[in-house]
Amino acid sequence: MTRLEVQDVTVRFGGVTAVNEATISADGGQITALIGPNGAGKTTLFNVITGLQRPTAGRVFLNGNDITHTPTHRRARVGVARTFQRLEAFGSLTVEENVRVAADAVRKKAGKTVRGRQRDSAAVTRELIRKIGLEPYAEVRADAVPTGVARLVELARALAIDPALLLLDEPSSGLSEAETEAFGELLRELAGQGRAVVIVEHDMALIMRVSDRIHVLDRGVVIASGTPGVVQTDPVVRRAYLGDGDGDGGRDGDDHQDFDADVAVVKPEPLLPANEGGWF
Ligand SMILES: Nc1ncnc2c1ncn2[C@@H]1O[C@H](COP(=O)(O)OP(=O)(O)OP(=O)(O)O)[C@@H](O)[C@H]1O
Repeated sequence: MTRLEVQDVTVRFGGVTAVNEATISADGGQITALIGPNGAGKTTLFNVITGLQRPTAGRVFLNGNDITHTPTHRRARVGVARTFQRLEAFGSLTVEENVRVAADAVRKKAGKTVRGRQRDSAAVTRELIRKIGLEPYAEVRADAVPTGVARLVELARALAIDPALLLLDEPSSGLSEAETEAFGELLRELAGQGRAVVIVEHDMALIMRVSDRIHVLDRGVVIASGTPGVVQTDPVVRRAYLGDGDGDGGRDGDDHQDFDADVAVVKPEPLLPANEGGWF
């Protein structure tokens, strides 16, 4: 069954339509990317999925259950975890304590920690610290680690609730090339465990390498959905990133940079354009 379904979601902020009738989905066992130029509505859509933003219209389903009006903390309990573009870890706690707090939070019921679960969360914390490669930083305060490491702390905190749906907002920013490579492997492993991993990311080389499926947002509208090979060669998508070919260039130089990242183009499948008429 489709793990996440976002159906016809619109978000308006006064006169600004940040997301416009967007429909996307994500399956367990797969990495799904949400890409688009700056201001396309990616973070707003993440906020709708996690419950931080109420949609003006549309619905969100997790495992077929309508969670559109489910509060954020309850979505976490049913397996939705997320990292943020800005770092959220508690600076005065160590890396290990940060992960432990997250592990404890989901293992507490009605304010009480069950003894067995307490041991659980210590073991879960140790395992995550090891798995994510944070052992050298376990005793270091979170505000004293490099940005790339802090992003991995965020990831470990998100994983502490053993999420069925993991949403990652710009997780590779601050990582070196080698770290990004390793991070891609880790993402594949996390998806391989059956999770649905949804990633917003500007590093197009990483996206093209690890994603099973990509949804492209532009000005709030999903303009294309498909495999990396299909999306990368789609003319509507290329216009959104690179400009309309009349010499005025793309709207965003950073997004533009990596878009032609060398990828093995996979078997073509029919493109599923969400706006048949085209937006440009
Ligand atoms: N709380 C808000 N109030 C008003 N406008 C908002 C609000 N949040 C987002 N917007 C607007 O909605 C649009 C989409 O923003 P959003 O941050 O979702 O885009 P994004 O694709 O995540 O961009 P980026 O890649 O730069 O992070 C932008 O025009 C933004 O200015």
